[in-house]
Amino acid sequence: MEELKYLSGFGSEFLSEDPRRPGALPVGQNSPQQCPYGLYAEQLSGSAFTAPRHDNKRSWLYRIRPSVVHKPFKRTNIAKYMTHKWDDVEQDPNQCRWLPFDLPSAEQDFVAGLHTVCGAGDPRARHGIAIHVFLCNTSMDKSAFYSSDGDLLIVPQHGTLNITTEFGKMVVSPNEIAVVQLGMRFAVAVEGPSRGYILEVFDGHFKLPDLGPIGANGLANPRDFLTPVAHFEDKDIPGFKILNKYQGTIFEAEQNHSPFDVVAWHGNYVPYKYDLSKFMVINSVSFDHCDPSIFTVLTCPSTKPGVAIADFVIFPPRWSVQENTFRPPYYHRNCMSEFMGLILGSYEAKEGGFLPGGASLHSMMTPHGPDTKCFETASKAELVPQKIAVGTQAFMFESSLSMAITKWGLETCQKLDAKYYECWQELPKLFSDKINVQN
Ligand SMILES: O=C(O)Cc1cc(O)ccc1O
Ligand SMILES: [Fe+2]
Repeated sequence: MEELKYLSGFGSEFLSEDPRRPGALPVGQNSPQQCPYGLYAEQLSGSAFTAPRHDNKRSWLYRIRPSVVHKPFKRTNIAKYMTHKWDDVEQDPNQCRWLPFDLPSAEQDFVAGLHTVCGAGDPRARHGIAIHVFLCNTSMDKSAFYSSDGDLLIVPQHGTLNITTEFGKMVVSPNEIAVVQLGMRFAVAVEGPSRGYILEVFDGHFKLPDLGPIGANGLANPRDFLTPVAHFEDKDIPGFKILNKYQGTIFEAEQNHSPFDVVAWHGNYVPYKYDLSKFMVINSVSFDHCDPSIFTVLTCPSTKPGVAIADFVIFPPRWSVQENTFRPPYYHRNCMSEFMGLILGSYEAKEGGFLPGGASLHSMMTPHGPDTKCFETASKAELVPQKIAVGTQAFMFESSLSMAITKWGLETCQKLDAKYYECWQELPKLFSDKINVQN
């Protein structure tokens, strides 16, 4: 397969022309009376026209036909487990853990394979999130998808995704992520059974976290974000379907041509991918366990300073060197909701039960932390420098919203582990009248 080219940078102003039509980008203006090669100019706005300059996002696409050339949208039943109905089942605050979600046995593509696990809020109010898993085994055929509800942060766990977008193509494998922002059309081709997680945010776009005293470099570095280069297909395809997730339902509209007909584009509103192994890890080199915010790859901020609608956090391979410290995650209760997934290997706080392709949810203020075995081992371990999480990648979608689990997540998927709570029940009472109990 051809090696794809990408543009490197985060939030940059990019420009890209398919080399088969040099000069396709108008020079010095966006809307000439006639565009080169008879192309149509179309602006894709990802922010209000009047958003302040540092938040203003838009791209100009020069395409064979404008996107408006389609028949009316009709409601569909595609993706019958994709939902924003948060009140379908009664909620409770229990710790939840799901065994790996089943790959489909019948043919299912990426859109049909969207299953919502949990979420909160409402795309109409442009406030909230939805967490989906995708479970598929066939490529999208004669169809393209876009969400009018939110930006999609896609985390493949099993199988490589070949994503064709209006901006060009990207290949995204497990331990990489892709972000396809509000309104961007894309199609997913798979190479076999494929599974992964999606964080959809209704409020706004993902940003790199501020680095504060860390300085100018570190965590996810801007140059490691890769955006596709322009690539067009000039194809008449009768019955091509544009699938639109709109207010939580999937609509379809027919058109007779490929929407991947953008010959050139420029702008700062683009899809991108990122290889999680490029993350520069910062941590304590003296004592104590840092909060996991040090592992934030991307954040979708709320309007409250420092509070995220959702953070995407990873737990990468790293050295653990803290002295006189209980090194695994601490026991805690959090005013944020923590949804976790596992891409590869195992997670230090729970070596058993939390498996690749599965998930956990620790809801707002619900206590959680290391299981009994982890506590017993780590509270007695010799504190030599240790490379931890080798060959693993756990991640967390952490949200300031209190989430509801869907009926599919609670019942239909049949993956909820009713015995999860048992992993903490054997934690011993160690209280004593001696000050040093354990050694
Ligand atoms: O609950 C979890 O496993 C995630 C997590 C990890 C960590 O190192 C500290 C806090 C936290 O919520
Ligand atoms: Fe936690």
